[in-house]
Amino acid sequence: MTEKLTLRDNAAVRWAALLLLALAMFCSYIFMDILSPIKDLMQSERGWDSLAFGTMQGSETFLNVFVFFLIFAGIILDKMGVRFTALLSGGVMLIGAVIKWYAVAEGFKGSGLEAWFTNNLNYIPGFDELGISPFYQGMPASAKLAAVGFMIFGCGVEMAGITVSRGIVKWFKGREIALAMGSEMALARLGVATCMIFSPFFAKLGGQVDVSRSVAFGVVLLMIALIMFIVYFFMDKKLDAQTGEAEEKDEPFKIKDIGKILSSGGFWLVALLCVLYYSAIFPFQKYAVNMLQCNLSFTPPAEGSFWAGNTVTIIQYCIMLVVAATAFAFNFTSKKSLKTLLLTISVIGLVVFCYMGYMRQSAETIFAVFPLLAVGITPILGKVVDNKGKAASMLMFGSILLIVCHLTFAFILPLFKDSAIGGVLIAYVTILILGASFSLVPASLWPSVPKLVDQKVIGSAYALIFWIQNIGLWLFPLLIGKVLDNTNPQVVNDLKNHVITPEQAAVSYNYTWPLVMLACLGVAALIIGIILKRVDKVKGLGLELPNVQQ
Ligand SMILES: C[C@H](NC(=O)[C@@H](N)CCCCN)C(=O)O
Repeated sequence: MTEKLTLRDNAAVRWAALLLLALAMFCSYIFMDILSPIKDLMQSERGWDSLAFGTMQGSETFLNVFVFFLIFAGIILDKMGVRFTALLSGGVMLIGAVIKWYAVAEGFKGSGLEAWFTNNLNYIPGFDELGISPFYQGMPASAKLAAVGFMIFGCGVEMAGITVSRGIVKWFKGREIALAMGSEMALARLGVATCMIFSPFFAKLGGQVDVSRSVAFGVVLLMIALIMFIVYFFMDKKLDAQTGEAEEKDEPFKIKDIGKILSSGGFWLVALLCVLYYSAIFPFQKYAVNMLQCNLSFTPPAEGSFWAGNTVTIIQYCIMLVVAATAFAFNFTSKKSLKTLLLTISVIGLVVFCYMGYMRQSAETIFAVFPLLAVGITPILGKVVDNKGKAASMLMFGSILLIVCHLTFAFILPLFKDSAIGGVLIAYVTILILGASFSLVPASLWPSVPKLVDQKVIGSAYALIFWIQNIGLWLFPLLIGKVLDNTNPQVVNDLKNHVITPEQAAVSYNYTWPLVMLACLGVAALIIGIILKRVDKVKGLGLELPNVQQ
Protein backbone atom coordinates (compact mmCIF):
# COMPACT_ATOMS: atom_id res chain seq x y z
CA MET A 1 0.00 0.00 0.00
CA THR A 2 1.42 3.43 -0.90
CA GLU A 3 1.44 6.15 1.76
CA LYS A 4 -0.71 9.24 0.98
CA LEU A 5 1.47 12.25 0.12
CA THR A 6 0.96 15.37 2.26
CA LEU A 7 1.91 19.05 1.92
CA ARG A 8 5.24 18.50 3.68
CA ASP A 9 6.30 15.90 1.12
CA ASN A 10 6.40 18.70 -1.42
CA ALA A 11 9.77 20.46 -0.94
CA ALA A 12 8.53 23.81 -2.30
CA VAL A 13 5.55 23.90 0.09
CA ARG A 14 7.70 22.77 3.04
CA TRP A 15 10.24 25.53 2.37
CA ALA A 16 7.45 28.07 1.84
CA ALA A 17 6.14 27.21 5.33
CA LEU A 18 9.66 27.72 6.67
CA LEU A 19 9.97 31.06 4.86
CA LEU A 20 6.81 32.34 6.57
CA LEU A 21 8.05 31.29 10.02
CA ALA A 22 11.59 32.56 9.40
CA LEU A 23 10.41 35.95 8.09
CA ALA A 24 8.27 36.37 11.20
CA MET A 25 11.36 35.66 13.35
CA PHE A 26 13.46 38.05 11.21
CA CYS A 27 10.99 40.86 12.06
CA SER A 28 10.91 39.85 15.75
CA TYR A 29 14.72 39.88 16.10
CA ILE A 30 14.77 43.38 14.58
CA PHE A 31 12.39 44.63 17.28
CA MET A 32 14.29 42.78 20.06
CA ASP A 33 17.34 45.07 19.71
CA ILE A 34 15.62 48.15 18.26
CA LEU A 35 16.89 50.58 20.93
CA SER A 36 20.36 48.97 21.42
CA PRO A 37 22.14 51.03 18.72
CA ILE A 38 20.55 54.33 19.84
CA LYS A 39 21.42 54.25 23.56
CA ASP A 40 23.06 57.69 23.21
CA LEU A 41 19.89 59.18 21.66
CA MET A 42 17.69 57.70 24.39
CA GLN A 43 19.89 59.56 26.87
CA SER A 44 19.78 62.89 25.04
CA GLU A 45 16.12 62.73 23.84
CA ARG A 46 14.36 60.94 26.73
CA GLY A 47 16.79 61.33 29.64
CA TRP A 48 17.49 57.60 30.04
CA ASP A 49 20.85 57.15 31.78
CA SER A 50 22.71 53.82 31.66
CA LEU A 51 20.76 52.46 34.63
CA ALA A 52 17.36 53.35 33.10
CA PHE A 53 18.45 51.96 29.72
CA GLY A 54 19.91 48.75 31.18
CA THR A 55 16.88 48.15 33.43
CA MET A 56 14.50 48.64 30.50
CA GLN A 57 16.56 46.28 28.31
CA GLY A 58 16.66 43.65 31.08
CA SER A 59 12.85 43.73 31.47
CA GLU A 60 12.57 41.57 28.31
CA THR A 61 13.32 38.38 30.27
CA PHE A 62 11.43 39.37 33.48
CA LEU A 63 8.03 37.66 32.97
CA ASN A 64 9.61 34.69 31.22
CA VAL A 65 12.12 33.94 33.97
CA PHE A 66 10.53 35.10 37.21
CA VAL A 67 6.83 34.63 36.44
CA PHE A 68 7.59 31.38 34.52
CA PHE A 69 5.75 32.60 31.45
CA LEU A 70 7.99 30.54 29.17
CA ILE A 71 6.97 27.35 30.95
CA PHE A 72 3.28 28.25 30.44
CA ALA A 73 4.07 29.09 26.82
CA GLY A 74 5.49 25.57 26.32
CA ILE A 75 2.39 23.99 27.85
CA ILE A 76 0.11 26.18 25.68
CA LEU A 77 2.13 25.14 22.62
CA ASP A 78 1.89 21.42 23.37
CA LYS A 79 -1.82 21.64 24.26
CA MET A 80 -3.02 24.03 21.54
CA GLY A 81 -0.61 23.30 18.70
CA VAL A 82 1.66 25.34 16.46
CA ARG A 83 -0.81 27.47 14.49
CA PHE A 84 -2.77 28.73 17.51
CA THR A 85 0.40 29.55 19.47
CA ALA A 86 1.97 31.25 16.45
CA LEU A 87 -1.00 33.63 16.20
CA LEU A 88 -1.04 34.18 19.95
CA SER A 89 2.69 34.96 20.07
CA GLY A 90 2.39 37.32 17.07
CA GLY A 91 -0.45 39.20 18.84
CA VAL A 92 1.40 39.38 22.18
CA MET A 93 4.57 40.69 20.48
CA LEU A 94 2.55 43.37 18.68
CA ILE A 95 0.73 44.53 21.84
CA GLY A 96 4.04 44.81 23.73
CA ALA A 97 5.66 46.65 20.83
CA VAL A 98 2.83 49.21 20.51
CA ILE A 99 3.09 49.95 24.26
CA LYS A 100 6.84 50.45 23.90
CA TRP A 101 6.31 52.72 20.90
CA TYR A 102 3.80 54.88 22.82
CA ALA A 103 6.26 55.13 25.76
CA VAL A 104 8.88 56.80 23.57
CA ALA A 105 6.45 58.77 21.38
CA GLU A 106 6.03 62.56 21.71
CA GLY A 107 2.36 62.04 22.70
CA PHE A 108 3.35 60.37 25.97
CA LYS A 109 5.20 63.46 27.15
CA GLY A 110 3.01 65.51 29.52
CA SER A 111 0.15 62.96 29.43
CA GLY A 112 -1.77 61.77 32.50
CA LEU A 113 -0.24 58.33 31.94
CA GLU A 114 3.22 59.83 32.20
CA ALA A 115 2.27 61.40 35.56
CA TRP A 116 0.90 58.05 36.76
CA PHE A 117 4.09 56.19 35.80
CA THR A 118 6.24 58.87 37.45
CA ASN A 119 4.41 58.41 40.76
CA ASN A 120 3.89 54.64 40.66
CA LEU A 121 5.79 51.40 40.08
CA ASN A 122 8.64 52.58 42.29
CA TYR A 123 8.62 49.58 44.56
CA ILE A 124 7.55 46.02 43.74
CA PRO A 125 7.23 44.01 46.98
CA GLY A 126 9.30 40.83 46.91
CA PHE A 127 11.08 41.57 43.65
CA ASP A 128 12.80 44.71 45.01
CA GLU A 129 14.19 42.81 48.03
CA LEU A 130 15.65 40.19 45.69
CA GLY A 131 17.14 42.90 43.46
CA ILE A 132 15.29 41.66 40.38
CA SER A 133 12.68 44.41 39.94
CA PRO A 134 12.28 45.81 36.41
CA PHE A 135 11.54 49.29 37.88
CA TYR A 136 13.16 51.55 40.49
CA GLN A 137 12.46 54.81 42.31
CA GLY A 138 13.39 57.70 40.00
CA MET A 139 13.28 55.68 36.75
CA PRO A 140 11.94 57.95 33.94
CA ALA A 141 8.20 57.32 33.30
CA SER A 142 8.87 56.62 29.61
CA ALA A 143 11.44 53.94 30.54
CA LYS A 144 8.96 52.35 32.98
CA LEU A 145 6.19 52.11 30.36
CA ALA A 146 8.71 50.94 27.74
CA ALA A 147 9.77 48.22 30.21
CA VAL A 148 6.13 47.12 30.60
CA GLY A 149 5.81 46.91 26.81
CA PHE A 150 9.15 45.14 26.43
CA MET A 151 8.35 42.47 29.03
CA ILE A 152 5.09 41.70 27.20
CA PHE A 153 7.00 41.62 23.90
CA GLY A 154 9.59 39.31 25.57
CA CYS A 155 6.82 36.81 26.37
CA GLY A 156 5.64 36.92 22.76
CA VAL A 157 9.06 36.62 21.16
CA GLU A 158 10.21 33.64 23.23
CA MET A 159 6.83 31.98 22.68
CA ALA A 160 7.29 32.61 18.96
CA GLY A 161 10.81 31.13 19.18
CA ILE A 162 9.66 27.81 20.65
CA THR A 163 6.64 27.74 18.30
CA VAL A 164 8.82 28.22 15.23
CA SER A 165 11.24 25.50 16.40
CA ARG A 166 8.34 23.09 16.94
CA GLY A 167 6.83 24.12 13.60
CA ILE A 168 10.12 23.31 11.86
CA VAL A 169 10.21 19.89 13.57
CA LYS A 170 6.63 19.31 12.38
CA TRP A 171 7.43 20.06 8.73
CA PHE A 172 11.02 18.79 8.51
CA LYS A 173 11.49 15.85 10.90
CA GLY A 174 13.31 13.04 9.10
CA ARG A 175 14.26 15.50 6.35
CA GLU A 176 16.68 18.48 6.20
CA ILE A 177 15.71 19.72 9.70
CA ALA A 178 19.09 21.22 10.66
CA LEU A 179 19.36 23.08 7.32
CA ALA A 180 15.86 24.46 7.93
CA MET A 181 16.66 25.52 11.50
CA GLY A 182 20.01 26.94 10.36
CA SER A 183 18.29 28.96 7.64
CA GLU A 184 15.73 30.30 10.13
CA MET A 185 18.53 31.33 12.51
CA ALA A 186 20.49 32.88 9.63
CA LEU A 187 17.53 35.15 8.86
CA ALA A 188 17.24 35.99 12.57
CA ARG A 189 20.94 37.04 12.61
CA LEU A 190 20.30 39.15 9.51
CA GLY A 191 17.51 40.75 11.54
CA VAL A 192 20.00 41.76 14.27
CA ALA A 193 22.33 43.27 11.66
CA THR A 194 19.40 45.05 9.98
CA CYS A 195 18.37 46.56 13.28
CA MET A 196 21.91 47.77 14.07
CA ILE A 197 21.99 49.58 10.72
CA PHE A 198 18.42 50.85 10.30
CA SER A 199 17.42 51.82 13.85
CA PRO A 200 19.83 54.83 13.97
CA PHE A 201 18.99 55.52 10.30
CA PHE A 202 15.25 55.98 11.05
CA ALA A 203 15.87 57.87 14.31
CA LYS A 204 17.96 60.48 12.44
CA LEU A 205 16.03 60.49 9.14
CA GLY A 206 15.63 63.93 7.56
CA GLY A 207 18.15 65.52 9.92
CA GLN A 208 15.67 65.70 12.82
CA VAL A 209 16.03 63.20 15.66
CA ASP A 210 12.91 61.22 16.64
CA VAL A 211 13.58 57.97 18.50
CA SER A 212 9.95 56.83 18.21
CA ARG A 213 10.44 56.48 14.43
CA SER A 214 12.85 53.56 15.03
CA VAL A 215 10.32 51.82 17.30
CA ALA A 216 7.51 52.55 14.80
CA PHE A 217 9.65 50.83 12.11
CA GLY A 218 9.83 47.78 14.41
CA VAL A 219 6.05 47.87 15.04
CA VAL A 220 5.34 47.84 11.29
CA LEU A 221 7.63 44.80 10.94
CA LEU A 222 5.77 43.02 13.75
CA MET A 223 2.51 43.62 11.86
CA ILE A 224 4.17 41.89 8.91
CA ALA A 225 5.25 39.07 11.27
CA LEU A 226 1.62 38.62 12.36
CA ILE A 227 0.53 38.45 8.72
CA MET A 228 3.19 35.74 8.12
CA PHE A 229 1.78 33.75 11.05
CA ILE A 230 -1.79 34.16 9.73
CA VAL A 231 -0.78 32.78 6.31
CA TYR A 232 1.14 29.98 8.06
CA PHE A 233 -2.04 29.21 10.08
CA PHE A 234 -3.84 28.09 6.92
CA MET A 235 -0.93 25.97 5.66
CA ASP A 236 -0.64 24.25 9.02
CA LYS A 237 -4.40 23.62 9.12
CA LYS A 238 -4.27 22.02 5.69
CA LEU A 239 -1.34 19.83 6.72
CA ASP A 240 -3.21 18.66 9.82
CA ALA A 241 -6.28 17.92 7.72
CA GLN A 242 -4.10 15.67 5.54
CA THR A 243 -2.27 13.92 8.37
CA GLY A 244 -5.42 13.55 10.52
CA GLU A 245 -3.85 15.96 13.05
CA ALA A 246 -1.70 13.02 14.10
CA GLU A 247 0.93 14.83 16.13
CA GLU A 248 -1.25 17.12 18.18
CA LYS A 249 -4.49 15.22 18.79
CA ASP A 250 -3.91 11.44 18.80
CA GLU A 251 -1.86 11.43 21.98
CA PRO A 252 -2.93 14.55 23.88
CA PHE A 253 -0.34 16.31 25.98
CA LYS A 254 -0.61 15.92 29.77
CA ILE A 255 1.18 18.06 32.35
CA LYS A 256 2.79 14.94 33.82
CA ASP A 257 4.55 14.40 30.46
CA ILE A 258 6.90 17.22 31.51
CA GLY A 259 8.30 14.78 34.09
CA LYS A 260 9.46 12.62 31.16
CA ILE A 261 11.50 15.55 29.81
CA LEU A 262 13.05 16.28 33.19
CA SER A 263 14.04 12.65 33.67
CA SER A 264 16.09 12.64 30.46
CA GLY A 265 19.81 13.07 31.19
CA GLY A 266 20.46 14.06 27.58
CA PHE A 267 17.91 16.86 27.87
CA TRP A 268 19.62 18.30 30.97
CA LEU A 269 23.04 18.20 29.30
CA VAL A 270 21.74 20.05 26.23
CA ALA A 271 19.92 22.61 28.44
CA LEU A 272 23.07 23.20 30.51
CA LEU A 273 25.24 23.51 27.43
CA CYS A 274 22.73 25.95 26.00
CA VAL A 275 22.69 28.28 29.02
CA LEU A 276 26.49 28.20 29.39
CA TYR A 277 27.19 28.81 25.71
CA TYR A 278 24.53 31.46 25.03
CA SER A 279 25.47 33.32 28.27
CA ALA A 280 28.92 33.80 26.77
CA ILE A 281 27.47 35.08 23.47
CA PHE A 282 24.32 37.23 23.80
CA PRO A 283 25.45 39.18 26.93
CA PHE A 284 28.90 39.62 25.30
CA GLN A 285 27.13 41.04 22.22
CA LYS A 286 25.79 43.88 24.43
CA TYR A 287 29.31 44.86 25.55
CA ALA A 288 31.37 43.88 22.49
CA VAL A 289 31.30 47.30 20.80
CA ASN A 290 32.47 49.00 23.99
CA MET A 291 35.13 46.29 24.51
CA LEU A 292 36.52 47.09 21.03
CA GLN A 293 36.39 50.85 21.77
CA CYS A 294 38.47 50.21 24.91
CA ASN A 295 41.02 47.98 23.16
CA LEU A 296 41.51 49.75 19.81
CA SER A 297 42.53 53.31 18.92
CA PHE A 298 40.32 54.74 16.20
CA THR A 299 40.99 57.73 13.94
CA PRO A 300 37.46 58.60 12.65
CA PRO A 301 37.18 59.77 8.99
CA ALA A 302 36.75 63.50 8.36
CA GLU A 303 33.21 64.88 8.83
CA GLY A 304 31.42 65.08 5.47
CA SER A 305 33.72 62.53 3.78
CA PHE A 306 32.36 59.45 1.98
CA TRP A 307 33.43 57.14 4.83
CA ALA A 308 31.58 59.25 7.43
CA GLY A 309 28.30 59.36 5.46
CA ASN A 310 25.11 57.27 5.32
CA THR A 311 25.71 56.01 1.75
CA VAL A 312 28.46 53.71 2.93
CA THR A 313 26.04 52.23 5.51
CA ILE A 314 23.55 51.35 2.77
CA ILE A 315 26.34 49.90 0.57
CA GLN A 316 27.56 47.76 3.49
CA TYR A 317 24.00 46.51 4.07
CA CYS A 318 23.61 45.61 0.38
CA ILE A 319 26.91 43.69 0.50
CA MET A 320 25.60 41.90 3.58
CA LEU A 321 22.46 40.85 1.66
CA VAL A 322 24.55 39.61 -1.28
CA VAL A 323 26.83 37.56 1.02
CA ALA A 324 23.78 36.12 2.82
CA ALA A 325 22.00 35.27 -0.46
CA THR A 326 25.04 33.68 -2.14
CA ALA A 327 25.97 31.65 0.96
CA PHE A 328 22.35 30.47 1.22
CA ALA A 329 22.10 29.58 -2.47
CA PHE A 330 25.32 27.53 -2.03
CA ASN A 331 23.25 24.91 -0.15
CA PHE A 332 20.83 24.36 -2.99
CA THR A 333 23.11 23.70 -5.92
CA SER A 334 25.10 20.60 -6.68
CA LYS A 335 26.90 22.10 -9.72
CA LYS A 336 30.58 22.44 -8.79
CA SER A 337 31.24 25.50 -10.97
CA LEU A 338 28.22 27.34 -9.57
CA LYS A 339 29.26 26.44 -6.01
CA THR A 340 32.74 27.90 -6.66
CA LEU A 341 31.22 31.08 -8.13
CA LEU A 342 28.85 31.57 -5.15
CA LEU A 343 31.65 30.93 -2.67
CA THR A 344 33.95 33.39 -4.45
CA ILE A 345 31.25 36.10 -4.40
CA SER A 346 30.64 35.48 -0.66
CA VAL A 347 34.34 35.68 0.20
CA ILE A 348 34.91 38.82 -1.89
CA GLY A 349 31.80 40.39 -0.30
CA LEU A 350 33.09 39.56 3.16
CA VAL A 351 36.53 41.05 2.43
CA VAL A 352 35.01 44.27 0.99
CA PHE A 353 32.66 44.48 3.99
CA CYS A 354 35.63 44.22 6.39
CA TYR A 355 37.64 46.78 4.41
CA MET A 356 34.75 49.27 4.58
CA GLY A 357 34.45 48.65 8.32
CA TYR A 358 38.17 49.39 8.71
CA MET A 359 37.91 52.60 6.67
CA ARG A 360 34.98 53.81 8.81
CA GLN A 361 37.12 53.38 11.93
CA SER A 362 34.24 52.60 14.26
CA ALA A 363 33.78 49.69 16.63
CA GLU A 364 30.12 49.20 15.56
CA THR A 365 31.01 48.62 11.91
CA ILE A 366 33.84 46.25 12.83
CA PHE A 367 31.58 44.21 15.10
CA ALA A 368 28.85 44.18 12.41
CA VAL A 369 30.76 41.33 10.74
CA PHE A 370 29.80 39.03 13.65
CA PRO A 371 26.20 38.22 12.59
CA LEU A 372 27.28 38.27 8.93
CA LEU A 373 29.41 35.13 9.18
CA ALA A 374 26.64 33.39 11.13
CA VAL A 375 24.17 34.39 8.36
CA GLY A 376 26.47 32.83 5.78
CA ILE A 377 27.52 29.60 7.40
CA THR A 378 24.75 28.49 9.82
CA PRO A 379 22.68 26.94 6.98
CA ILE A 380 25.83 25.30 5.53
CA LEU A 381 26.66 23.71 8.89
CA GLY A 382 23.00 22.73 9.25
CA LYS A 383 23.31 20.83 5.98
CA VAL A 384 26.41 19.05 7.30
CA VAL A 385 24.50 17.98 10.45
CA ASP A 386 21.61 16.72 8.26
CA ASN A 387 23.77 14.66 5.97
CA LYS A 388 26.78 13.65 8.05
CA GLY A 389 25.59 14.06 11.68
CA LYS A 390 28.35 14.82 14.25
CA ALA A 391 26.17 17.28 16.23
CA ALA A 392 27.82 16.45 19.59
CA SER A 393 31.32 16.91 18.11
CA MET A 394 30.25 20.26 16.63
CA LEU A 395 28.97 21.42 20.02
CA MET A 396 32.41 20.64 21.50
CA PHE A 397 34.29 22.31 18.67
CA GLY A 398 32.07 25.42 18.90
CA SER A 399 32.85 25.68 22.64
CA ILE A 400 36.61 25.39 22.00
CA LEU A 401 36.42 28.26 19.47
CA LEU A 402 34.45 30.34 21.99
CA ILE A 403 37.19 29.87 24.63
CA VAL A 404 39.97 30.75 22.17
CA CYS A 405 38.13 33.92 21.05
CA HIS A 406 37.37 35.28 24.52
CA LEU A 407 40.98 34.61 25.64
CA THR A 408 42.30 36.36 22.51
CA PHE A 409 40.11 39.41 23.24
CA ALA A 410 41.31 39.33 26.87
CA PHE A 411 45.06 38.87 26.44
CA ILE A 412 46.18 39.38 22.81
CA LEU A 413 44.04 42.24 21.50
CA PRO A 414 45.16 44.73 24.21
CA LEU A 415 48.81 44.19 23.12
CA PHE A 416 47.94 45.75 19.74
CA LYS A 417 46.14 48.85 21.02
CA ASP A 418 48.65 51.23 19.44
CA SER A 419 48.97 49.42 16.13
CA ALA A 420 46.68 51.11 13.56
CA ILE A 421 46.06 47.97 11.49
CA GLY A 422 47.29 45.08 13.71
CA GLY A 423 44.55 45.49 16.33
CA VAL A 424 41.77 45.75 13.74
CA LEU A 425 43.10 42.67 11.94
CA ILE A 426 43.19 40.60 15.13
CA ALA A 427 39.73 41.89 16.07
CA TYR A 428 38.33 40.88 12.65
CA VAL A 429 39.87 37.39 12.68
CA THR A 430 38.68 36.76 16.24
CA ILE A 431 35.16 38.07 15.56
CA LEU A 432 34.95 35.89 12.43
CA ILE A 433 36.04 32.81 14.40
CA LEU A 434 33.49 33.68 17.10
CA GLY A 435 30.89 33.99 14.32
CA ALA A 436 31.86 30.47 13.16
CA SER A 437 31.41 29.20 16.73
CA PHE A 438 28.02 30.96 16.88
CA SER A 439 27.05 28.97 13.79
CA LEU A 440 28.43 25.61 14.92
CA VAL A 441 26.62 25.49 18.26
CA PRO A 442 23.10 26.70 17.32
CA ALA A 443 23.15 24.68 14.05
CA SER A 444 23.81 21.48 16.01
CA LEU A 445 22.10 22.19 19.35
CA TRP A 446 18.50 23.02 18.38
CA PRO A 447 18.01 20.19 15.84
CA SER A 448 19.28 17.71 18.49
CA VAL A 449 16.35 18.35 20.86
CA PRO A 450 13.80 16.22 18.90
CA LYS A 451 16.20 13.26 19.31
CA LEU A 452 16.02 13.55 23.10
CA VAL A 453 12.30 13.90 23.84
CA ASP A 454 8.94 12.65 22.67
CA GLN A 455 7.37 14.56 19.76
CA LYS A 456 4.27 15.54 21.79
CA VAL A 457 6.33 17.31 24.50
CA ILE A 458 8.74 19.01 22.14
CA GLY A 459 7.16 22.45 22.73
CA SER A 460 7.60 22.11 26.49
CA ALA A 461 11.15 20.81 25.99
CA TYR A 462 12.14 23.87 23.91
CA ALA A 463 10.35 26.11 26.45
CA LEU A 464 12.29 24.59 29.37
CA ILE A 465 15.59 25.01 27.54
CA PHE A 466 14.71 28.63 26.64
CA TRP A 467 13.70 29.27 30.27
CA ILE A 468 17.01 27.96 31.63
CA GLN A 469 18.81 29.93 28.91
CA ASN A 470 16.89 33.12 29.80
CA ILE A 471 18.16 32.92 33.41
CA GLY A 472 21.71 33.19 32.02
CA LEU A 473 20.70 35.94 29.60
CA TRP A 474 19.30 37.92 32.53
CA LEU A 475 22.20 37.23 34.92
CA PHE A 476 25.33 37.60 32.80
CA PRO A 477 24.89 41.15 31.45
CA LEU A 478 24.57 42.19 35.12
CA LEU A 479 27.63 40.14 36.12
CA ILE A 480 29.75 41.54 33.28
CA GLY A 481 28.86 45.08 34.43
CA LYS A 482 29.69 44.25 38.06
CA VAL A 483 33.02 42.54 37.24
CA LEU A 484 33.89 45.46 34.98
CA ASP A 485 33.28 48.00 37.76
CA ASN A 486 35.08 45.93 40.41
CA THR A 487 38.17 45.34 38.29
CA ASN A 488 38.40 48.98 37.13
CA PRO A 489 38.27 50.87 40.48
CA GLN A 490 40.42 53.71 39.10
CA VAL A 491 38.01 54.45 36.24
CA VAL A 492 34.99 54.22 38.57
CA ASN A 493 36.57 56.59 41.14
CA ASP A 494 37.86 59.06 38.56
CA LEU A 495 34.38 59.20 37.04
CA LYS A 496 32.75 59.67 40.46
CA ASN A 497 35.20 62.45 41.35
CA HIS A 498 34.76 64.13 37.93
CA VAL A 499 38.47 63.60 37.11
CA ILE A 500 37.35 62.14 33.77
CA THR A 501 34.18 62.71 31.72
CA PRO A 502 31.62 59.90 31.11
CA GLU A 503 32.84 59.83 27.46
CA GLN A 504 36.46 59.29 28.60
CA ALA A 505 35.41 56.68 31.16
CA ALA A 506 33.41 54.78 28.54
CA VAL A 507 36.56 53.97 26.52
CA SER A 508 38.95 53.40 29.45
CA TYR A 509 37.80 50.05 30.82
CA ASN A 510 40.03 47.00 31.01
CA TYR A 511 37.88 44.04 29.87
CA THR A 512 40.30 41.24 30.83
CA TRP A 513 38.35 39.77 33.77
CA PRO A 514 34.83 39.88 32.27
CA LEU A 515 36.32 38.13 29.21
CA VAL A 516 38.05 35.50 31.40
CA MET A 517 34.67 34.91 33.06
CA LEU A 518 33.07 34.34 29.63
CA ALA A 519 35.94 32.02 28.62
CA CYS A 520 35.23 30.01 31.82
CA LEU A 521 31.63 29.62 30.64
CA GLY A 522 33.10 28.21 27.41
CA VAL A 523 35.24 25.74 29.41
CA ALA A 524 32.15 24.61 31.35
CA ALA A 525 30.23 24.25 28.05
CA LEU A 526 33.10 22.19 26.62
CA ILE A 527 33.08 19.84 29.64
CA ILE A 528 29.30 19.36 29.25
CA GLY A 529 29.87 18.77 25.50
CA ILE A 530 32.43 16.03 26.28
CA ILE A 531 30.03 14.37 28.75
CA LEU A 532 27.19 14.67 26.20
CA LYS A 533 29.26 12.94 23.53
CA ARG A 534 30.09 10.14 25.98
CA VAL A 535 26.42 9.75 27.06
CA ASP A 536 25.37 9.77 23.39
CA LYS A 537 27.77 6.91 22.69
CA VAL A 538 26.74 4.84 25.73
CA LYS A 539 22.96 5.42 25.46
CA GLY A 540 22.76 5.67 21.66
CA LEU A 541 20.86 8.98 21.62
CA GLY A 542 21.70 9.40 17.95
CA LEU A 543 23.19 12.88 18.25
CA GLU A 544 26.13 11.97 16.01
CA LEU A 545 23.85 10.45 13.36
CA PRO A 546 22.56 12.29 10.24
CA ASN A 547 19.02 13.72 10.37
CA VAL A 548 18.10 12.89 6.81
CA GLN A 549 16.64 9.38 6.59
CA GLN A 550 18.06 7.62 3.56
C1 LIG B 1 17.19 29.89 18.31
C2 LIG B 1 17.93 30.71 19.30
N1 LIG B 1 17.00 31.53 20.02
C3 LIG B 1 17.12 31.78 21.33
O1 LIG B 1 18.02 31.31 21.96
C4 LIG B 1 16.05 32.65 21.94
N2 LIG B 1 15.85 32.30 23.31
C5 LIG B 1 16.39 34.12 21.70
C6 LIG B 1 17.24 34.79 22.67
C7 LIG B 1 17.53 36.21 22.25
C8 LIG B 1 17.96 37.05 23.38
N3 LIG B 1 18.02 38.43 23.02
C9 LIG B 1 19.01 31.55 18.60
O2 LIG B 1 18.77 32.71 18.33
O3 LIG B 1 20.09 30.97 18.34
